[in-house]
Amino acid sequence: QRIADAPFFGSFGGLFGLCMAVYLTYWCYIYPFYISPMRVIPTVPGFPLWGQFPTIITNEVGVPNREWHQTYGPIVRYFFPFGAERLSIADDSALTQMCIKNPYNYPKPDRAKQWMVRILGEGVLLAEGTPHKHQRKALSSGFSIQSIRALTPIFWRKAMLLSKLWERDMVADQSNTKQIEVLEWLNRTTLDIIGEAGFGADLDSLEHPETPIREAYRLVFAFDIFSRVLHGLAAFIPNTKYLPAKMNRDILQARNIILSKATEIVRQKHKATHAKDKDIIALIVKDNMRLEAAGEQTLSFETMRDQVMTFLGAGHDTTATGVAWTLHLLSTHPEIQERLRSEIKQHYPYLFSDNVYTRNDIDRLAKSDADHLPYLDNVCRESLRYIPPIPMTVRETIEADTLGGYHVPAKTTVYIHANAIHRLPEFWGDNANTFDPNRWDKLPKDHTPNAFMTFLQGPRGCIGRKFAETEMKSLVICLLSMYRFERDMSVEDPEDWKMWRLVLRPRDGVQCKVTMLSTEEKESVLAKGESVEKIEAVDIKG
Ligand code: HEM
Repeated sequence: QRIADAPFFGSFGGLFGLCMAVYLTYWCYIYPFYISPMRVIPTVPGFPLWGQFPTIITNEVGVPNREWHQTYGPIVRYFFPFGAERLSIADDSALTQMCIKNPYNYPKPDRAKQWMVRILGEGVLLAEGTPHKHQRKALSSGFSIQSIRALTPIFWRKAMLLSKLWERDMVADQSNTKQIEVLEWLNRTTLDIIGEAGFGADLDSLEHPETPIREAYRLVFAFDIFSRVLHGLAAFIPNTKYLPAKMNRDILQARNIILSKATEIVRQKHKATHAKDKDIIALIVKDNMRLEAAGEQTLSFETMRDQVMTFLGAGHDTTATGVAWTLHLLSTHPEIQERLRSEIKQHYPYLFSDNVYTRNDIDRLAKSDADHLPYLDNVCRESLRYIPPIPMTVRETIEADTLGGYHVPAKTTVYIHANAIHRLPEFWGDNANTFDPNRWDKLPKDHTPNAFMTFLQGPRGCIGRKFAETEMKSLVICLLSMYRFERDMSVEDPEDWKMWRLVLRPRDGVQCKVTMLSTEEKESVLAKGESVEKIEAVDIKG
């Protein structure tokens, strides 16, 4: 009390209070409402001192934006604490400007990269400008349609292994039904797929769940309350990463595991890449050697290692979450599941055989093309629309630009919320909030690709899109040909507990009641479809 009463502290405190009052009045009232060039943009009502932050952190990511866009228009301004202006964009022409016409003016802000870089490395996902263009070009051969086709036997093999492991567990339990948390299994499956298809490495996490690399990603995506708070704080206070907190220790431990695995993979590739190797990194190493011989710029060892970290991180959790949500949606829409199974049976009758050799014919599967199943295509796209695994992305303008007719100054933070855009009636009609795979057959002629932002668009869009779509289809085909999925009513609806950490996943995973199809059920599916002969003829022609 004596210290506070001392004249120095009294006057210092008073001065500090006065400065704060002036600062806050200016930045939280005068600037946003009377000076900011963005004051003409429709603004979500609220007091800029704390802005819409309480609404944002207490709701599923993107859900408040759905309402704002419907109420105030396709471009809205809102506030983060202390008057920080933010834009949310759902305007077709503005999305084209950001993603396609002028993408390099919209890098990811440094604060958004900070925690990602520790886990994903400085690969193509986090590179900007010219280094990004250079890396993207160097990676394109690895992600071409032909390269992905060559990798499909791996997708099928791992999908088969997953379905066999579930069968093994059911046989051990002497039951044909089991409650399964499918997301964890799918995470391991897609991790093994990216390991083999991406780098020719057998990570084997499906059969060995405790393998360190899988454990590393479990640590990164832990959802305990303290990690969530610290993660939120990191957006404002960059140095939270130095706090001696469990989340920071876990991320450091995870980073070390991922980094050393990526280093081992790239070393191995540099030592021995064979002409017949088809994995993505082998193609890139071969391309690098060719460029080196021609005296052109190549990717350094560190850049290659960081690409491996990027593919590991960006390429497995995303697809696993997409497939897990799809299985959940099929479990809550049994009629859609039945129709899809029927289509699968029409194209892959041998998958419904009780004979394991007929079913596990990977060569035959690899010759088929999962893109020839229109309803499967609709179901996967609709699931990725309804719950986009990456629900939003954030950008910051380098230079001033015009979005949807509004002047947007340099250094403005701009959000694209797929989880909002995908539910707007302007793009998807009155049933935007319904899971309806049929919508894809009757999209209006003027439907814009920007209404589907699951993979973003343009040169910063997902390079692994074709990889992910093919992988997703292989998994759904394999699993549905062997199992029926029902909602496990003993657990809360996973849709009520979506949490966001890079990927939008259910807090407790996706728990399903999984039942092995009986021989009679498999036969009855066929009865609903066309004859096997007719379908096989289509397949061969295809
Ligand atoms: C359903 C699965 C997937 C979804 C929903 C998805 C979504 C996305 C999105 C939204 C972006 C842009 C992120 C941003 O800039 O903020 C992105 C970028 C990227 N994705 Fe995917 N992705 C999926 C699967 C994959 C797979 C399987 C791979 C690799 C095999 C992959 C590799 C990448 C890479 C390298 C980038 C960075 C591209 C660049 O900036 O040039 N993704 N993805």
